[in-house]
Formats: sequence, structure tokens, C-alpha cells
Amino acid sequence: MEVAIVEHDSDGVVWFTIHRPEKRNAIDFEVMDKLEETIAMAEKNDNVKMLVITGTGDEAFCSGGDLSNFQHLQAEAAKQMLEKMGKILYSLLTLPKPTVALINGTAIGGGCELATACDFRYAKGGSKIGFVQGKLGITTGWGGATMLLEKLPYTQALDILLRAERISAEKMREYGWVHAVLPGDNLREECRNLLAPYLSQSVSVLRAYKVAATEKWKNSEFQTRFFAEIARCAKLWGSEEHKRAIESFFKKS
Ligand SMILES: CC[C@H](C(=O)O)C(=O)SCCNC(=O)CCNC(=O)[C@H](O)C(C)(C)COP(=O)(O)OP(=O)(O)OC[C@H]1O[C@@H](n2cnc3c(N)ncnc32)[C@H](O)[C@@H]1OP(=O)(O)O
Repeated sequence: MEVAIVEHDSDGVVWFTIHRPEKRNAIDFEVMDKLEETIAMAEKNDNVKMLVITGTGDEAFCSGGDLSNFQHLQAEAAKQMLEKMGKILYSLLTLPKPTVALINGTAIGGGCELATACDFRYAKGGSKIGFVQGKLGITTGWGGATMLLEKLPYTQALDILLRAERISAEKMREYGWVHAVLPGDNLREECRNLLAPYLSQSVSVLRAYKVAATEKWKNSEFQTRFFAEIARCAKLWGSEEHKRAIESFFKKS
């Protein structure tokens, strides 16, 4: 079964849907590779105006890294996995086309980092957003904290990271992380309505503004901060606290 579905709309929108509902759309290496390929295609293809990332089903947008795959990774392998996805999210952050996370349900851990790498976040009402890494004895490991601290006011971003709780889409709208809370009766249509004003511009205009908007992140100072976060997470990955947190998750499941 395809782990991700990529669809091209006639109006220039590419829809990337994580398709692992049995694992609440958790991200494994196959999803990473498909996402990397789609981002590279979106960058090169002048017929692509925007990229929307979403998840299959109405329960979860994305539950972050696939713990059944990643729980056994030791130090170096964990660091490589984190860096792999970190590079992909950096390319998403700086993609010269506008991007949207269409949050169709719960977003947890790396799922929140994936959404944060996007320009806009539209969430189905009642969705829960959880930068829960702190409760797992780690920090964000895919650049999520660095991006959050760039995109939200300092206090809001730090509050979200330190409390490591699941927060409603409505509250995250107040924080300015969610840009639209949608009824969700027909999420794609509701999303398309929000994209319409952007899609009336040419791809050259959309590209030019996105390049201007992301210029500030294309420097070694930002990249150093971004990948230092990942190195810190890799150090915590092997901690007893993290191991216990994963064990208790699977005991519950
Ligand atoms: C890799 C680093 C990265 C980072 O932070 O940078 C990370 O993302 S670390 C991982 C952080 N993610 C989590 O801790 C999420 C764990 N999952 C949950 O909290 C819940 O599953 C939730 C809230 C997403 C959904 O809860 P719900 O009650 O609706 O479903 P279940 O918990 O019963 O799960 C159903 C089914 O899916 C499997 N599952 C869910 N999440 C993951 C995951 N991240 N990796 C692997 N598998 C996952 C769960 O085990 C259940 O499987 P089953 O075989 O049916 O028991």
C-alpha cells in the first residue's frame, strides 16, 4: 500500500497525503523519501503553484516519527534519522512555492514539526496539536523548535514547547500557529477556498514572494541553530527517560 498519495490539481495545487492511517499517519523512512521527492518536484515544476500536506482519514494529521521503526535506533542511527528528516523539513521550509499543512486531525511530535515547516496551517476544528516531545524525554528532533521560535512570538513558542501538551486547534489559532480553523465537513473544499486568492497569481509571483520570505533562513547562522537542535535531540534520544516513555506508549497501545 502506498504510504503517501501525491495528486496534482489542474489549478496548480499538489496534494501530498500521508497514507498510514493504521499508525495515525506516522512518518517512516518511506514517507520521508516520498516527501523529499515531492518537494524537489514542486520546486522544479513550473506547473506547481502550491503544495498542501495532509493526512488520510479524520483521526490524525500525523503522529510524528514511526516509533515502531525508530524506537530501536541507537545514538548514531537516531542522529542520522533525525538529520534526514531535518534536511527534508528545511527544504520544505525554504521551498520557493507557498505551502499549507491541512490538519485533518491530531498532530503529535514530529507531525507538529512537519506542519510548522509549512507557511500556512489550516486545522479542522477540535484537532489536537501536541509538541509532546518533552514528555518523551526528548526535544523536537526535526528542527521544529527552531522553526517555531522563528514563526511565533518568543513567549508563545517557548510556552508551547515547555508545556509539551496537546493544545486545541482553537487555542493554537489564538497563538497564531493555526491560521484558519475549518468546520471539516468538506476539508479539501474549505482549504481550496482559502487558497483561491493565492492561486490567481502567476507561479512566478508566488515563487518570487516565497524566495523573499525565506531568504532570512538561507544562511549558515540559521542552519547551525536548526541542526544544533537536532544534535541535542539525538543526545537525549538514548536517555533512560526516552526509552521508558516509548515502552509505556507501546504498553498502552
Ligand atoms: C522521531 C522524532 C520525532 C520528533 O519529535 O522529532 C517524533 O515525532 S517522536 C514521536 C512522537 N509521537 C508520539 O509520541 C505519538 C504517539 N502516538 C499517540 O500519542 C497516539 O497514537 C495518537 C494521539 C497519535 C492517536 O491516539 P489514538 O488513541 O487515536 O490511537 P492509538 O494510540 O490507539 O494508535 C493507533 C495505532 O497507531 C499506532 N501509532 C500511533 N502513533 C504512532 C507512532 N508515532 N509510531 C508508531 N505507531 C503509532 C499505535 O501504536 C496503534 O497501533 P496498534 O497496532 O493499533 O496498537
